[in-house]
Amino acid sequence: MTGDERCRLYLITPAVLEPVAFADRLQAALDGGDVACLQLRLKDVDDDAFRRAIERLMPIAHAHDVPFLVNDRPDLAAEFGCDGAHVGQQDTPYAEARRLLGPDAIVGVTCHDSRHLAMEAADAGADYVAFGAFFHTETKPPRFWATTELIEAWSQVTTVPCVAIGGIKPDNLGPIVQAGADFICVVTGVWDHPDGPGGGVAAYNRAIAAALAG
Ligand SMILES: Cc1ncc(COP(=O)(O)OP(=O)(O)O)c(N)n1
Ligand SMILES: Cc1ncsc1CCOP(=O)(O)O
Ligand SMILES: [Mg+2]
Repeated sequence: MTGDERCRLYLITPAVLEPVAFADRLQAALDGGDVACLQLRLKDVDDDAFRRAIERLMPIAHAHDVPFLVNDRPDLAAEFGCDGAHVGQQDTPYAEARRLLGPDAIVGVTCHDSRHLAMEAADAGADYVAFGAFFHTETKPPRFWATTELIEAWSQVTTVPCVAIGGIKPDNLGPIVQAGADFICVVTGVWDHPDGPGGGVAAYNRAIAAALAG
């Protein structure tokens, strides 16, 4: 997750899943094309369910050479030797996540619409900062709205990669990619894609490539 490759797809799981059944969908998604990173984002589940999901899904990500991050739970990510964690402003603080995971892990931080939060996270050592939401989304009703101007300004002043999230679809990602986003982060656009998750990943990759070429 270096952000060296101009712009890549960052995939987040649905918030509710049954790991055994979902494994086939994940396999299909990752067979569909390039995915820079997978984040396990479960909500309203107990620790055992989180553990079962990590055990079942992380090997599939690794078989595709895709780093596996855990949302909200750097403690569980450390317990299972995951590649890293994503933390929000109301979650485990970045410094504690880093302490739990060690210097080599990937730790990303939600920064909403704020260059100030992003500067703080980057100065503290975050591997990426995440801006959003860009568009309406039912996945997490937005409280903040990020802009392509923020992405552009961020890309001009720092080399710390930035992730764009929130309502991003193949047909609206062009300006975000062209503004300099390093990663396009997606939940429903892949899992609810009419051609299945593999078709969804392929569609995002085509759209990113077209935006970079345009
Ligand atoms: C890559 C990425 N960006 C933002 C988020 C949102 O994190 P947070 O604000 O903590 O909200 P929840 O996802 O925990 O509901 C994310 N998970 N990943
Ligand atoms: C987790 C999260 N954080 C900000 S928007 C969002 C949801 C993104 O999901 P989708 O790609 O389905 O809009
Ligand atoms: Mg969170």
